[in-house]
Amino acid sequence: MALAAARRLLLHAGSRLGRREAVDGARRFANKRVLVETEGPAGVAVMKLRNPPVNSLSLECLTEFTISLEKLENDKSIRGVILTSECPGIFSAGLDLLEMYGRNPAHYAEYWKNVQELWLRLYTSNMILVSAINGASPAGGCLLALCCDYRVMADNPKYTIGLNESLLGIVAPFWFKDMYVNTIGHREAERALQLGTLFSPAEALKVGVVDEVVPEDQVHSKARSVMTKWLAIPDHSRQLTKNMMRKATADSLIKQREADIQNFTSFISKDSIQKSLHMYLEKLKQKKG
Ligand SMILES: CCCCC/C=C\C/C=C\C=C\CC(=O)SCCNC(=O)CCNC(=O)[C@H](O)C(C)(C)COP(=O)(O)OP(=O)(O)OC[C@H]1O[C@@H](n2cnc3c(N)ncnc32)[C@H](O)[C@@H]1OP(=O)(O)O
Repeated sequence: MALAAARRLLLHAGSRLGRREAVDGARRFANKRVLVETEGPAGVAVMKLRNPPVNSLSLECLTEFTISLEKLENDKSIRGVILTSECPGIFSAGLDLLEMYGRNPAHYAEYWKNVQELWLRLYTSNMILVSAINGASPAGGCLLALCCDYRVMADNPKYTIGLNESLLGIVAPFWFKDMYVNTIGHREAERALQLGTLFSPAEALKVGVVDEVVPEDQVHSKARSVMTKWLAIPDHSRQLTKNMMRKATADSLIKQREADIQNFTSFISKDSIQKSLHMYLEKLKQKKG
């Protein structure tokens, strides 16, 4: 409830928590975890996730992300968004494991509702979305990239991308799966989902998880040049086409949002699943020491 109130305040009362400033004709607004810079005449915004250390999608981060997108969507001068990260070497570590571990069912339900909301807003956005994947992009990080119309990834073998949920002992929800199938086809998705494959940039390109791999220092310039190409297409025809391609996938979640929240909540609350998440978190800790 508190988050919903914060969201209304941010969205409608201007930027009490956020900031808006003009710099050389460019505009920027920032919440704590999302920075948006817009370039006047081009109608393009660059949205940078900045939730260190790994851009995990905490409830706060999801909320700020959704609000920022909503603001851009409502700004008729903005036609395209480049989605990227301000955290070195990490695009996004995906959903925040600490939102799904050791909490109560009401929290899980609230969290999942916000995950759904961000996904629906991103996946069905009328704007052109290009991701500049400048770091690791597992699970929910990959999901963000898959929502985009075009994916450019940095050519660094340390960075991997994919839906690795099965490695955590959890299951990718059907709408994650649907988007994966839409992107890389049924056979590749079936294999990658079962194995929880995290693809190197070269592998991701081969299988179609990303559209282009470029040297790390060219990710942003390439994303911009891709955006320029997409901006040349009339918005109305591109938007109608995008809607035609994505509507069925989005609708299948819209039709069963509440049931999906119940499924998630009961699944994630299971002792066996909590145990798997505990082990995975321990593994992440041990990796350090
Ligand atoms: C049948 C019905 C089904 C219904 C549906 C049910 C369920 C679906 C459920 C959920 C779907 C979830 C999708 C997800 O997104 S789950 C998240 C998956 N993410 C990962 O696996 C990434 C894990 N992280 C990493 O691999 C590495 O951290 C990374 C490569 C991103 C970065 O490595 P680096 O070495 O730089 O940093 P670390 O030292 O590993 O991490 C620093 C710090 O951050 C913590 N952390 C990492 N990832 C997460 C995360 N996703 N959430 C929360 N915290 C994270 C890590 O533990 C370290 O913490 P600390 O030790 O410094 O305290």
